[in-house]
Amino acid sequence: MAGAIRLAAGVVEGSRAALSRAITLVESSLPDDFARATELFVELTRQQARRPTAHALRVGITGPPGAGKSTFIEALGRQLLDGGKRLAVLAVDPSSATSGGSILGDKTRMHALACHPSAFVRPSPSSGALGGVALRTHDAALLCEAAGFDHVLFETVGVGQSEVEVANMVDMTVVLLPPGSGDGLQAIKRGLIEHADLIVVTKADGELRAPAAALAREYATAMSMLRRRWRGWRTPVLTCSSHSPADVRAVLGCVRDFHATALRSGRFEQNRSEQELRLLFSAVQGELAFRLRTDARINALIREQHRRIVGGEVAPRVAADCLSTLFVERMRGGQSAQ
Ligand SMILES: Nc1nc2c(ncn2[C@@H]2O[C@H](COP(=O)(O)OP(=O)(O)OP(=O)(O)O)[C@@H](O)[C@H]2O)c(=O)[nH]1
Repeated sequence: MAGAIRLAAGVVEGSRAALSRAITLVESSLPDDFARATELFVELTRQQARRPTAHALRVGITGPPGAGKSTFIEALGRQLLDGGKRLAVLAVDPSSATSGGSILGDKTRMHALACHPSAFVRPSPSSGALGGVALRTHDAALLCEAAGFDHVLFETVGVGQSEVEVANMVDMTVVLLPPGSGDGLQAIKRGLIEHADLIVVTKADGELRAPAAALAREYATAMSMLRRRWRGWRTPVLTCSSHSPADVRAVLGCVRDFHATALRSGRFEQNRSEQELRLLFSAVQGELAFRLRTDARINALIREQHRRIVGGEVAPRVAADCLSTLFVERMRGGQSAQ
């Protein structure tokens, strides 16, 4: 527990080394670290109660490979930092569990951000952490907030499930789309923009300026025909060159506008509350599954039922029902004994 107290104090004081260690802890796949991470959050809550921290704005930045995400995050990040904000960038890569890849890990991009004293850039976690991508990323965001970062950006490659996962843990989703890929409104077909609160057509400079504007017009027309994201917000479509400070400022203005509108309408709190409920359910499922797998007595019961299934004495669904009922009854018994 002494370790958790020290680490929590380091995070709350804004030590980047402590923050890095804490994030490594929540990403760890070792059962002991899982318990230590839980202790850390108990301690963080205790320490923060004395010094409450404001919620950071969590923004997901997604888009197909090569859309210009890192370049854009670096440009946007610089403007936030110039405005006196503190910024954390977390890479989320659900695919890393299967590919072993890391979307920021091997990149030297975002160099200016990584070196800035008010910024914190974290590559995607290694695969195999307990608790799933959603929980560990949410934990990492909470740690960044506890460390005083008021903006947390999540970078993810929009190639399937990842952007949905990210949309489920952020306040705002920004989808970046490159011009000139010749595939028109592909992003709509691929469901990429379903969760978009803002669409940005990137690389709007030089010879790509005109195709970027044309693609933005197509998306603007398409978006005007789609249902509003929520009452009070229709997803805007902007063009942006990350090399143009004015373009990046316009995107930042739109992010601020979204934030203010969401706060005013109550949508911000409602969205967070729904996310936390979903997260709680999936975290409990994950933890129960882990305990089932690792508890010797429960394992013995499962093996006994397995033997009966193999011996043809019982069907799997009947055995599962029997075990589940037993666990629930034991849990109830445990409750009444307390
Ligand atoms: N002309 C122009 N090129 C850009 C702009 N933004 C990014 N690029 C270029 O587009 C290429 C891809 O940019 P990245 O920022 O690496 O894109 P990404 O989406 O992070 O790429 P992945 O990590 O592979 O998914 C690089 O060669 C950038 O230099 C821009 O605003 N204008």
